[in-house]
Amino acid sequence: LVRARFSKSTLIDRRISRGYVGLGSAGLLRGGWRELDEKLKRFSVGDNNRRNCHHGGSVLHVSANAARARSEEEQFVRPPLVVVPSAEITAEVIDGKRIAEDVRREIAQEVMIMKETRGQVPGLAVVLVGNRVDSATYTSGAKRKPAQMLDSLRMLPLPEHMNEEKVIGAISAEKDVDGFHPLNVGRLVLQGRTPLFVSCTPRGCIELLLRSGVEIAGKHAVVIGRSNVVGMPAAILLQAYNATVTVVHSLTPNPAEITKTADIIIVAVGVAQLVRGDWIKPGAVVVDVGMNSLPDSTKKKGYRLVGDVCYPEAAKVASKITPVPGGVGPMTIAMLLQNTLDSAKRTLKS
Ligand SMILES: NC(=O)C1=CN([C@@H]2O[C@H](COP(=O)(O)OP(=O)(O)OC[C@H]3O[C@@H](n4cnc5c(N)ncnc54)[C@H](OP(=O)(O)O)[C@@H]3O)[C@@H](O)[C@H]2O)C=CC1
Ligand SMILES: Nc1nc(=O)c2c([nH]1)NC[C@@H]1CN(c3ccc(C(=O)N[C@@H](CCC(=O)O)C(=O)O)cc3)C=[N+]21
Repeated sequence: LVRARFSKSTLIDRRISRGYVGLGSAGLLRGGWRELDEKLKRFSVGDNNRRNCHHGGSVLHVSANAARARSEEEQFVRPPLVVVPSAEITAEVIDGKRIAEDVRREIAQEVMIMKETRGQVPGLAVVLVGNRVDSATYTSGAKRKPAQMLDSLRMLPLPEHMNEEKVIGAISAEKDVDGFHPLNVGRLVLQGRTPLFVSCTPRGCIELLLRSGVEIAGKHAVVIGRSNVVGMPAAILLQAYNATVTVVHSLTPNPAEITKTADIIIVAVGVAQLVRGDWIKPGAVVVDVGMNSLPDSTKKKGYRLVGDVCYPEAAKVASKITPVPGGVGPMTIAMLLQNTLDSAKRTLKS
């Protein structure tokens, strides 16, 4: 294990069996710490072959058993890299809250420009039926006052007396910021067509992967869950990014045998801590969509949120993992805002 710490908030872990780790060139430093941090996430790993560290820079030697690491060269990066030898593998946390903040900042910038140049801002109408806690969380997270009836979403699942198909169909595909309308789902599934909107949660999962430097193309991705709102569109999207995709559902025998072959796992099941450490291939990337509340008397609210992944176990095996809370949830809200902005831009253009 190589652990690089640059500041209080930045901790980068890599698990490699042997070889060298190259830490960029002086050129990488130009963009400041944030950029260096990004580049480091993609540092090259060579097999005892120094030429793999293209531009020189800091080189760390990692022993064959991966438990001992030592610095071989003076580092030019400041603050200095600290290498902590550790027998326990700790995955890099994909900080959905921080990434969502980045996205929201980008959106705010665009909205400001839209306001200045066109005198208009995007608006979102929410139809909330019933009193589900997760729907209320989602709605308040979006925190958008409907300035105009530009776009809309209806919270799902609906109470039983309501027909989901009719409710979804009642909103035009052009305003369907949830990406649930059959026209948008159809366009997502068909090659060569582009949906007007992609469902927020799966889009958030992909965005988390992309913004964390995870390569999707050519990788084996396993999606657990096949619901219309998360699992199915997530699997389709991963395919669109050229992953080889396997879908696991409630009737799949031996799910762990399948997930153990995955480079990327997206879990959207709704069963607390279903995915255990031994379901995961060492070094795999784990995205946990699940949002389950477990009774917890030590918490003010009387419960705590956990995902569909047994986080403490998974974090010892995976190379990157999203936490719950603070992972996919905030990204879902950010993607809702992104879809709303995209829609407003489209409306203003036409
Ligand atoms: N973070 C966020 O933004 C969001 C989080 N969520 C959370 O994600 C989770 C999934 O949500 P959603 O997709 O709507 O749930 P659904 O209940 O609609 O779908 C669950 C899926 O998981 C499958 N499944 C159930 N049990 C198992 C099992 N033991 N092994 C393998 N597969 C199983 C089901 O299979 P089958 O099809 O065979 O029944 C189904 O396809 C929930 O915890 C939900 O709260 C949901 C939306 C947004
Ligand atoms: N039409 C529709 N579209 C949805 O996308 C939709 C929906 N209906 N109904 C409800 C579910 C659930 N959902 C959440 C999204 C973000 C958080 C979220 O931000 N969670 C925080 C935790 C907040 C807390 O601590 O309570 C986090 O994960 O960090 C939660 C739940 C979207 N859903």
